[in-house]
Amino acid sequence: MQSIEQISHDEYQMTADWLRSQTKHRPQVAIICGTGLGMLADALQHQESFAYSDIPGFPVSTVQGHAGRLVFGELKGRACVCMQGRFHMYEGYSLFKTTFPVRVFKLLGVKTLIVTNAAGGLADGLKTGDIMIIKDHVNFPGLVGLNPLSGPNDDKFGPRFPPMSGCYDKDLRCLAMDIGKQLGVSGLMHEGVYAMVGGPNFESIAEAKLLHRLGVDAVGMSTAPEVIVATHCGLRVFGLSLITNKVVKSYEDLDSANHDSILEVGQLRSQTVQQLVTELVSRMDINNTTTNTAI
Ligand SMILES: O=P(O)(O)O[C@@H]1C[C@H](O)[C@@H](CO)O1
Ligand code: HPA
Repeated sequence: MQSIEQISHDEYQMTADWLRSQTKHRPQVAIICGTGLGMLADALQHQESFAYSDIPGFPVSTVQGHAGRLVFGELKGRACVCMQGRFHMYEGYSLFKTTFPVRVFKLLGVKTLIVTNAAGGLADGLKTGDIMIIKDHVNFPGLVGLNPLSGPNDDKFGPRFPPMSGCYDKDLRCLAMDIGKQLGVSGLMHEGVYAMVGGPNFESIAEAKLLHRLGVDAVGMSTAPEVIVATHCGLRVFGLSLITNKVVKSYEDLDSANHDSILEVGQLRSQTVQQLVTELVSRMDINNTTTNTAI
């Protein structure tokens, strides 16, 4: 079990208040950039950014490919905030810390969370460089009790037992597929199930075979806790995985995953992912219709 060093409501509020005092931006959409996808923030206009190390209460990024900056700005006139770098459990952070920004975004007035990640493809139809719209997830750490909602429930954010069925908004998933067609990249686009494992090692072949048999399409080391916390507090969620490598599932395959080539694939697809996210933000119904009105 993780130690329950929970974060109080006042601490989230303090960070949100500090950010409000530092910027005039009032974001409605928050975007978390996955490994190698930090360039998503480059598309923001009228930028104002803050190093995580300067933001009270924020953890700092320790992973190559995660710059560690919070960038406020606009995508086609829509107010956004972008995390150039996320926090992972394997960095030694508690799940409360890895998901800290999500509740701060809620307090800032954000309605929709867009999560992106680099992931290894398990499904036979997924190739390196493909984009998988996340339809659902398997939160492996959560299945053994490592959950960002463990400990006393903060009713101001949401209910004790939040449902996770439908946590990846269907309308946004459909919209993203349509946008993919219009951008001429529908050949790259799929929908599938993402599984979070703890990392930091990549999967053994036996683990890869197990995940594949269980129906997992892509595997990574993040995202699910952020989505759980976002869903708990009533944020609408959209998620995508950039398939940065094929997970090795055969003892005959001499290939192996490595962080540098994962970063390269992020670079290769940066423009496409940026266009997709920009169009999605500009065309989404900005008023989240979720009925959870916590906070
Ligand atoms: O932050 P994400 O989930 O995109 O990062 C993935 C998982 C590991 O942090 C890293 C491995 O290269 O990429
Ligand atoms: O193959 C992978 N496994 C786990 N996490 C990952 N993140 C990118 N690729 C992978």
